[in-house]
Amino acid sequence: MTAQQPHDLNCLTVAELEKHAEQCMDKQTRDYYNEGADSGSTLLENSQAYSKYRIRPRVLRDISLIDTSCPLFGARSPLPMGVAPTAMQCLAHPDGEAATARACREAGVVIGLSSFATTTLEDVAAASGSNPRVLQLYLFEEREHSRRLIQRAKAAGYKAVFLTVDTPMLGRRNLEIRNQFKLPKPYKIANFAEDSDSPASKTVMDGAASDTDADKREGKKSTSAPGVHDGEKRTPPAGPISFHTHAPNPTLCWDRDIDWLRKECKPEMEVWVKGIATGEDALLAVYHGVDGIVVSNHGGRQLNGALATLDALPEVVDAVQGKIPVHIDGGIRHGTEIFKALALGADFVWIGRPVLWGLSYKGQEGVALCLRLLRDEFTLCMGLAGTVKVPEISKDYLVKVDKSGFVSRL
Ligand SMILES: Cc1cc2nc3c(=O)[nH]c(=O)nc-3n(C[C@H](O)[C@H](O)[C@H](O)COP(=O)(O)O)c2cc1C
Ligand SMILES: CC(C)CC(=O)C(=O)O
Repeated sequence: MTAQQPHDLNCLTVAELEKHAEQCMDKQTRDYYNEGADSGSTLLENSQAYSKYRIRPRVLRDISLIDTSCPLFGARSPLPMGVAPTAMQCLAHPDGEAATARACREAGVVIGLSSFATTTLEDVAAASGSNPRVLQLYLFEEREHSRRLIQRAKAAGYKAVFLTVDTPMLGRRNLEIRNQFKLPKPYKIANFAEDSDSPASKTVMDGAASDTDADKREGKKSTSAPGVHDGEKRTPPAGPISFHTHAPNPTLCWDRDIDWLRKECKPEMEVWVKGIATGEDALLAVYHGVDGIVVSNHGGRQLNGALATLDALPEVVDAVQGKIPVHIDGGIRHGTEIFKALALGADFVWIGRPVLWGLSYKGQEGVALCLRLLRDEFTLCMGLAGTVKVPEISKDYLVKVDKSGFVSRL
C-alpha cells in the first residue's frame, strides 16, 4: 500500500463504499452483514457515539514526519488498526477470506479470521505470508473441535487466539430469521469441513442449512440452549457444526475455560478476550492472565440496548490501568474515529463491516481501498490535529459535546 496510489473517484469514503456494496450484494448477504440485533439501536449508537466528541487541533508543531505505527504482538504494526473477524466472507466475494488476507498483507495490516470462515485457516495463512494473523475462537462445548483448531492455528503461525465472549447465546437478528439465512452452495464452513464426528457433519459442511438451523429458528428444543432447570442433564450440541448450534456456548466461564485456553495456546499464541464491555469484566480478564482485551459488542449484533463500545471504553481503560492492551471495535467508519478511540485510551481498533463492503465492491482491491481510505484519513487527522506519534494521542485532543451543545474538556 503506497501513499501515491491513485484515488478511486467513484469511492472516496467508507460511506460511499457502503453504498456501492449495497448494489453488489444479494439481499440475504446484505441483511446478514449489515443488521444488528433486535431494533438495531446499539448498532446505530456504536457509530453515533463518535459524534459526541470533537477534536482540539494543535498547530505550528512541524508535522512533516508522521509515524502511524504502534506495537502489536511483540512487533510493530504500521497502523493502529486491524481487520476484525467476520464470518463467511465468500458471501461477499468468491475469493472470500483469501482476498482479505492478501489485501491485509499488502497493507501490513493484521487480519482476524473467524472460526466460521469460508476459507481454511491454513489457506489464509498461506495468503498472509509473514503478515500477522489472529484466529477468532468460538470455544465449543465439545472441546475436541476447538482443541484441533487451536493446534492447527499454532502450526500455521497465528499470533493469538481471540476468544469471543459475548455469545453465550446468539443475538436475535430478525432479518436473518425472516430470510431463513443459510450458506449457499458451494461454500463451506471451511475450518470444520474435515471434522466428521458424526455422519451428519458431512451434510451440513456441504453448505446446506441444517435441520438444526431450522429447528433453532422455530424454537425447537436443542441441547445447546441454555438451561431452563427442568431436571435434565445438559449435553453438548452433537452432529452438524453450524453457527446456530455451535457458536453460542452458554456454559463458558472464567475459571474453567480461560485457564484451559491459556494452557492450550501458550506459549506460541497469545490469548485475548473479545467482547468485554465493563470495568468489572476487564479486571477479571487481567486476573485470569489474558494478554489483551477487545472492547466489543459484536457490532451491535448480540445484546441490543448495550452501551456503544466507545462509551464503554473509558471504564475498561480505567480498570485495566495499562496492565494489558485494550483494543476496541464497533462503528468505526472514518480515520478521525480511529483517532478519537485512541484519544479515549484504546491502543488499537478493529474494523468489521467496512472491510466486508470493500470485499463485496471489488474483492481484494476493494479491501485494499477500504484500508487505504482509513489509513489516509487517520494520517491526515494526526497531522491536522498536530500529532506525529500514536502514543501522543490522548484525551487532551478531545472535547465532549452534550445534547444541548455544551462543550466540556475531558
Ligand atoms: C457479518 C458479520 C459477521 C461476524 N462474524 C463474527 C465472528 O465470526 N466472530 C466474532 O467474534 N465476531 C464476528 N463479528 C463481529 C466483528 O468481529 C466485530 O466485532 C464487529 O463487526 C465490529 O463492528 P463494525 O462492523 O461496526 O466495525 C461479525 C460481524 C459481522 C458484521
Ligand atoms: C458464526 C456466527 C455466529 C458469526 C457471527 O458472529 C455473526 O454473525 O455475528
